[in-house]
Parts: sequence; C-alpha cells; structure tokens
Amino acid sequence: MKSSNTVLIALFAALIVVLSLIPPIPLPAIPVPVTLQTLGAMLAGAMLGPVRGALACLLYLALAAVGLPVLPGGRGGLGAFFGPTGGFLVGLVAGAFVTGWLARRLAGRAAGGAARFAGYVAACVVGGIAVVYACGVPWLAAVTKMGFTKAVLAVAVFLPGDLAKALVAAWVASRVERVWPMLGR
Ligand SMILES: O=C(O)CCCC[C@@H]1SC[C@@H]2NC(=O)N[C@@H]21
Repeated sequence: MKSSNTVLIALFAALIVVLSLIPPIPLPAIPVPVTLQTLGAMLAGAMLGPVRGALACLLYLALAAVGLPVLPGGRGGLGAFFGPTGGFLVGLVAGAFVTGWLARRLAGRAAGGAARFAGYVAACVVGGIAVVYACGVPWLAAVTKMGFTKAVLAVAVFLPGDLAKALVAAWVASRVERVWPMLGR
C-alpha cells in the first residue's frame, strides 16, 4: 500500500477518535448513546472510498480493542465489543465500505454539484445508517434480550440525528471533492 494511503487511513482513524471523544448523549430507554461515530464512518467512506474508508474504521476499532480509551465516554477494551453496542461498532467498518462503494457509483458519476451532493447523501444514508443499524440492531436485541421489534423501535430515536450527520458528511465530501478530486481515488 502506498504511504500516502497509510497516512490518509491513519488521519481518518484519528478523526473518528476525535469525533468519538465529543461527549456522548445517554438515552433513558436503551443502553446505546447518541455519538458522532457514524459521522466519522460516513466521512471516511465518502472521502476515501470503500477500502481505505473501511480500513480507517478498522484501525479505530483496533485502537479500542487494545484498550485505548477512544470509544465515546473514554471507554476501550475488548469488552465493548461484547456489550449492547458491539454490533454498531462492527457495523462502522461495513458502513464505511458501503458508503464508499455507493459514493463512487452515485456521486462519482453525477453530472453537476446538486446531483453529486444527492449521490453522497444517498451513499451516507444507506452505508452510514442502514448498514450500521442492520449490524447493530440484531446484536442489541440479542445482548439485551429486548426482542428484535422493540430494538428496531428503540433505535428509531437515532434517525433524525443520523440523517443530519449524513447531510453534513455529504456536504463536506462534495466540497472537498471540488478542491481535491483525487482524494477519493
Ligand atoms: O461506542 C460504542 O460502544 C458504540 C455506540 C454506537 C452508537 C450508535 S451508532 C448508530 C446510532 N447513532 C447514534 O448516534 N448512536 C447509535
């Protein structure tokens, strides 16, 4: 792998750490807080593409797994992966990959700024929300034994915030692409 790619992967892993350290918002009904991790995964996928975006998330998770306090609330260690939010953590890698894959197809081929922005939004919504939830919800349901339907209803509370993050990530990615078109290649 080229050293510039290694640097970009490390930079985006660091960005996800910084976003994670912004204090999480705990919720009364479920043991899953509001965090900015999905914003980091969307940015990594949309701006670096599928492979490097997923690798940035994987590096972030590796730092957490070895015990560094990089998860929201200053948590770290393997135990986090076996708790109620473990599926969301794993989902960040898959989410960044799908975001990047779709971004290349939808935004990369779009003619015009509005179409490109719409392509990024769609990529972030599918990858950064649908895929992350698809990994996180069954895991949450299994670990808490709350049942799948209840878990689906419970995580709906995150949708408005995560949709806002998708808009922010899409806006940033489309602006950066204008000045640095090779970043995503
Ligand atoms: O640090 C962890 O243990 C993972 C937290 C996962 C939070 C999930 S990600 C999708 C959804 N959107 C949020 O803002 N919070 C949850």
